Amino acid sequence: MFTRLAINDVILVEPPRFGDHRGFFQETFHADRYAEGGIEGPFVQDNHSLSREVGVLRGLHFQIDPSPQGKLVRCTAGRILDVAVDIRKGSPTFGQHVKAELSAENGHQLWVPVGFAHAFVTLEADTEVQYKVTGYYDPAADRGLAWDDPDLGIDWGLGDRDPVLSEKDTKHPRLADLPDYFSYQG
Ligand SMILES: Cc1cn([C@H]2C[C@H](O)[C@@H](COP(=O)(O)OP(=O)(O)O[C@H]3O[C@@H](C)C(=O)[C@@H](O)[C@H]3O)O2)c(=O)[nH]c1=O
Repeated sequence: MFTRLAINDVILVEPPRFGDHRGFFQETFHADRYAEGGIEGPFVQDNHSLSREVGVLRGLHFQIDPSPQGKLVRCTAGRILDVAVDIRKGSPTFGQHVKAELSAENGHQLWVPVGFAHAFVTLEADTEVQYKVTGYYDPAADRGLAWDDPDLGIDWGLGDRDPVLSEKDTKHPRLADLPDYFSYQG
């Protein structure tokens, strides 16, 4: 159920679903079991966003001290490509990223720890994303990283099409210009 990805602090969660003639039942969070799986709360805020179009790209986002956030992300309508970029100074995988496809259909979740920039792009219209976070929203601590920084080399699967972005997400710095916000703990 918990799979560490190529950057092994990022964890893909595949919670079991119990299907019957009515539909399915699934536990989407269980404090003890998730802690055993390597996902450390406590979570203090739940978020929910709707993106109308295919190709809406939100990110790359993170919060710095004193309000860093680990994020447990899932998709409850439609489908996303979810991306986590390691921005921990001194990390052997600094600047590298991992991706996972999360959908209402597969019910998978991605654990994005503190020290990672996070973003997703929608692969279907009317996509809803819900995520738990370990720190409160703090606009003063809110930071971003350029989604199209060539040093990151992220293939968003957009082909020739331009993503739909917020104004804020057109202005983030590149990795090379980011201060050392996080250090690798080993
Ligand atoms: C993130 C957030 C935003 N807001 C407000 C601020 C603004 O008016 C409006 C939209 O905010 P944003 O444009 O930052 O929303 P969005 O671009 O969806 O930001 C989110 O992107 C994904 C990828 C993440 O990882 C999240 O942590 C968060 O940064 O919602 C809150 O009130 N609480 C929150 O926790």
